[in-house]
Amino acid sequence: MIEIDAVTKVYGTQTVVDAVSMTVPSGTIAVIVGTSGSGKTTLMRTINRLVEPTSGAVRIDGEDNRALPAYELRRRIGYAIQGHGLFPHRTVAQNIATVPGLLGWDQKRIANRVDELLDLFQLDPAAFRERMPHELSGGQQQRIGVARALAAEPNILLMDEPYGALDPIIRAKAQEDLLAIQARFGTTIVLVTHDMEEAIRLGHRIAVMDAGKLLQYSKPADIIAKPATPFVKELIGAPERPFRLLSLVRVADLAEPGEAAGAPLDAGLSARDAYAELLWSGREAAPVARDGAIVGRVRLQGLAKQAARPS
Ligand SMILES: Nc1ncnc2c1ncn2[C@@H]1O[C@H](COP(=O)(O)OP(=O)(O)OP(=O)(O)O)[C@@H](O)[C@H]1O
Repeated sequence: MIEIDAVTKVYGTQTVVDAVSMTVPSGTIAVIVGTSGSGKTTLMRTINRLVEPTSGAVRIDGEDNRALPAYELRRRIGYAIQGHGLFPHRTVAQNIATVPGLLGWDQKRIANRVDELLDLFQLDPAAFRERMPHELSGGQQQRIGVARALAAEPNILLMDEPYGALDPIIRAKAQEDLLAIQARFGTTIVLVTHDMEEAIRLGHRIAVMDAGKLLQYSKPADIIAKPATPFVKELIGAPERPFRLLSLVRVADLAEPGEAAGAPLDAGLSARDAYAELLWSGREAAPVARDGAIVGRVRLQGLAKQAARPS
């Protein structure tokens, strides 16, 4: 658990983070969103002490994060940034091995961990281990950046606009991968983005910042349905609200008994994508399939109900 307790950061005369308090429960993803310059990165960096607060405190599992030397704290907290920050003159394996090496892991354990992470990110270890960063695509570099952040099995992972530079298809894949990794390892993740779509897709909770202040910190459904201020409402984009609600649920959650004609929709598809598919194919309903077997159907009407403002 990460507890940010009344954290303020002042640079000169500017209060960049203004008395922010929020708690990130263990094993959940908190996404910090807001306009440029609202203090998102500064706030996140107080967790691993790349920024020292002017006042307030950060506790990790109940312990003040100043109890450890900063370098030791940072080895325990994964950190992935936009542009991935890979060391250009080190191989993929050496990049991933950075923190395990600092922690004194033996060579065999490090080599096993490197291969395990490459496998996890669907990069063939034999083909990628010895490559240099410039021999990778942007999406591959990004995956290595996250693999490096996860190398020493941290309980906490901080991510600063990790997908900002990726094209929409690779970005969606990277987001799916992150959710799978988070579910597998139970990592507590804090992610900064300016993209509300990404926040809703990834966050168990969303923190909205403006001018250093935390305006709202709630579950995505509450941010959408009950924005705390006009600014939060604007950031969500009022016309997008029904579709954002749909993107929070999967077809599996809405499947009902019954039959329907045409190509089935996968149970893991978001309700938003299912809605688009039904509109596009001009159908009132579609079968729902899980692992190739039909498990029911989903109807346009049911999806529309899901998109309505919660009472
Ligand atoms: N080391 C520093 N010294 C002085 N001012 C700083 C420093 N770091 C950040 N700032 C200022 O603090 C404000 C918040 O910066 P921060 O990077 O936290 O915002 P952000 O919300 O992450 O923005 P972006 O989305 O553009 O990255 C900005 O006005 C920035 O210029």
